[in-house]
Amino acid sequence: MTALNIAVAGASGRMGRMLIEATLQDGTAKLAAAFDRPGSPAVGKDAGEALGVQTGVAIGDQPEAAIAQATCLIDFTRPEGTLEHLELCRRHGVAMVIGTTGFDEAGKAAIAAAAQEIPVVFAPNMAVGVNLVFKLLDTAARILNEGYDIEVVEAHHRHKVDAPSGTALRMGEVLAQALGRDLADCAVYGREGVTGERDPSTIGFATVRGGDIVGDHTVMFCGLGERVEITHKASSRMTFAMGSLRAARFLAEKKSGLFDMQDVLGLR
Ligand SMILES: NC(=O)C1=CN([C@@H]2O[C@H](COP(=O)(O)OP(=O)(O)OC[C@H]3O[C@@H](n4cnc5c(N)ncnc54)[C@H](OP(=O)(O)O)[C@@H]3O)[C@@H](O)[C@H]2O)C=CC1
Ligand SMILES: O=C(O)C1=N[C@H](C(=O)O)C[C@H](O)C1
Repeated sequence: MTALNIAVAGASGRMGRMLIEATLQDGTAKLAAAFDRPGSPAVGKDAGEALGVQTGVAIGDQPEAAIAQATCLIDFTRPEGTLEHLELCRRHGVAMVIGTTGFDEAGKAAIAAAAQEIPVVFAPNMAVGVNLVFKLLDTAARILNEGYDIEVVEAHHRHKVDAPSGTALRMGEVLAQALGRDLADCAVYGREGVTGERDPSTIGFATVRGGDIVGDHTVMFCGLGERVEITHKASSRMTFAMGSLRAARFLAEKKSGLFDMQDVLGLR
């Protein structure tokens, strides 16, 4: 089996801490390096300090040095950070699991270009259950393809900076594709004022931000006399971290290519 030497970007972030814990618990993976932004109070501390364990791996502030020690970088940071790390992974031939959301089209294109040289899993949600929901949504949209208004509602913690969530947008893409629509043409992001009646060809999005909500997504198919709702609720970030390690293991056998969790889980 190929060695799984994991580097974690954004080591002191909500997902970074969870990824370090999951890697330390995993019997087949090794924490090779962890890093944060220069000036972060976490720099210089042991990567296990927040968990009360000594790992011998200090959190660094030099992404290139960290990446050079790894076979796979797991990155849940911000688009601008992820794109810098992507270039370093390409330079060092290191695989990458990207969980960061909020990329623009140019960022997505840069990821696709790098994936011609290194293997990349890029997915807005690493939870197995959410990836099952994508399949359920495809089926539901094909069956409820007329007479049902579709609305995507997501709720996240107060610190989340992008909206709608990457997962909600992917749900929209799955729904639009199943219905033969283009999401760019039919998405409605929030409503205010005198909006007029609902256009049946649209897919609506609503965003809730508050407290410590880990991540809830509901898709409503609203017909006359009935409503179908498909909901996923994450209650721990460990589900995303475990999925990320599964993705890293999947990449260990790959030379290059752009994949998502549907590929990792064999759901294509
Ligand atoms: N795909 C999935 O399954 C999931 C995806 N996410 C996504 O992961 C991302 C991170 O979420 P979360 O952990 O909650 O966020 P946090 O803000 O808690 O953590 C982000 C980490 O990245 C660092 N960072 C920020 N900007 C940069 C940069 N430009 N370069 C390098 N590092 C940077 C932060 O450092 P500092 O503190 O110094 O700013 C911090 O350590 C988000 O995009 C979120 O949507 C989250 C959960 C699941
Ligand atoms: O920022 C988060 O926390 C999450 N972000 C992801 C997204 O934008 O879809 C996934 C998850 O819901 C948590």
